[in-house]
This record gives sequence, C-alpha cells and structure tokens, in this order.
Amino acid sequence: MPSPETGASSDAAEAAAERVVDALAWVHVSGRRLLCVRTHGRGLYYLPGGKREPGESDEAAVVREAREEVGVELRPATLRPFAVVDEAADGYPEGTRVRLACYTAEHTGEPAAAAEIAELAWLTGGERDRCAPAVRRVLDELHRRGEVD
Ligand SMILES: Nc1nc2c([nH]c(=O)n2[C@H]2C[C@H](O)[C@@H](COP(=O)(O)OP(=O)(O)OP(=O)(O)O)O2)c(=O)[nH]1
Repeated sequence: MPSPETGASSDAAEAAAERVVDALAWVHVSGRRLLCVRTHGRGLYYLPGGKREPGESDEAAVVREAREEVGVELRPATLRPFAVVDEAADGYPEGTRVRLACYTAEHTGEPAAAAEIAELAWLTGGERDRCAPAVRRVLDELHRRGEVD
C-alpha cells in the first residue's frame, strides 16, 4: 500500500500532467490557406493532430493522426518541425495549456474529414478568430511569412 507521502506526490504529478496537453499537429498550406479541422461538438478549428500513444514517436504520431483525421498519408522522410506552440488548450479546464509540436510534411491523398472530424476548413489569417489559440499562433506566423493570405 502506498505511504501517504507517495500518494500525495503522485496526485501532484497527476494534477501537473493534466495542466499540459502534449500533442502534435500537421501544418499544411495549400492555395495560401491553412488546413484546419473541427471536431464534432466543438466550435473552434484545430490543426489535424492529437496526443501520442504510449511509446510513440512524434513522427509516428503525426503520421497516424493525419491518416485518422483527414485520411492522407504523410511521407515520413519529409517531416520537418515547424514550431512548438504553447497556448491555452481548448476544451479543457481553465489554466490547461496545450504544447503543440507542429510539423510540415508532404502527403499523398486528398484531405477529407474522417473519424471524429465534423468538417475541414481552409483558413486565412483573417479567419484566426475561428481557431483555437494554438492555431491562431500558427496562422499568424504563416501570414507573417506571406505563406497564407
Ligand atoms: N489537434 C489539436 N489539438 C488541439 C489544438 N488546440 C488545442 O487546444 N488542442 C487540444 C484540444 C485537443 O483535445 C487536444 C489534442 O488532443 P486530442 O484530444 O485531439 O487527442 P487524440 O486525437 O489523441 O484524442 P483522444 O484519444 O484523447 O480522444 O489538444 C489544435 O490546434 N490541434
């Protein structure tokens, strides 16, 4: 049976872990717009992505999430880190952050809503308010670089 001290510290570790959502996302621009997804039941747009499964690498996780959410195959050899964004997590209790490791990658297939995705949207910088905070940061950077309208 764990001692009270062990119990307390593991509770604290659990609480701390819950305040940061560690996730990955695929950044894909086409026609000067950023590919975004909206999950069923949510109002704001996300980047296609999600959390790693236990023991999964970033590369494997982003490839899997792109396949599950938008039905495309990323080419692992072309994965490049774009940015790691630390922002308020959407859909979690106040104070929760998302640490979103964003990657670009070439792909095959045409993005289409799959699994829990209600719809896709191709967004410009002017549509940033429709996005979760982490996506606003990515859109702002792409707009600043002149890659999205
Ligand atoms: N994919 C993604 N998640 C984001 C963004 N912004 C943001 O706050 N999040 C938060 C909300 C999501 O619930 C969480 C990502 O994890 P997820 O819940 O989609 O993960 P998952 O696909 O592994 O899903 P699950 O098994 O937990 O249902 O991060 C974003 O731009 N993209």
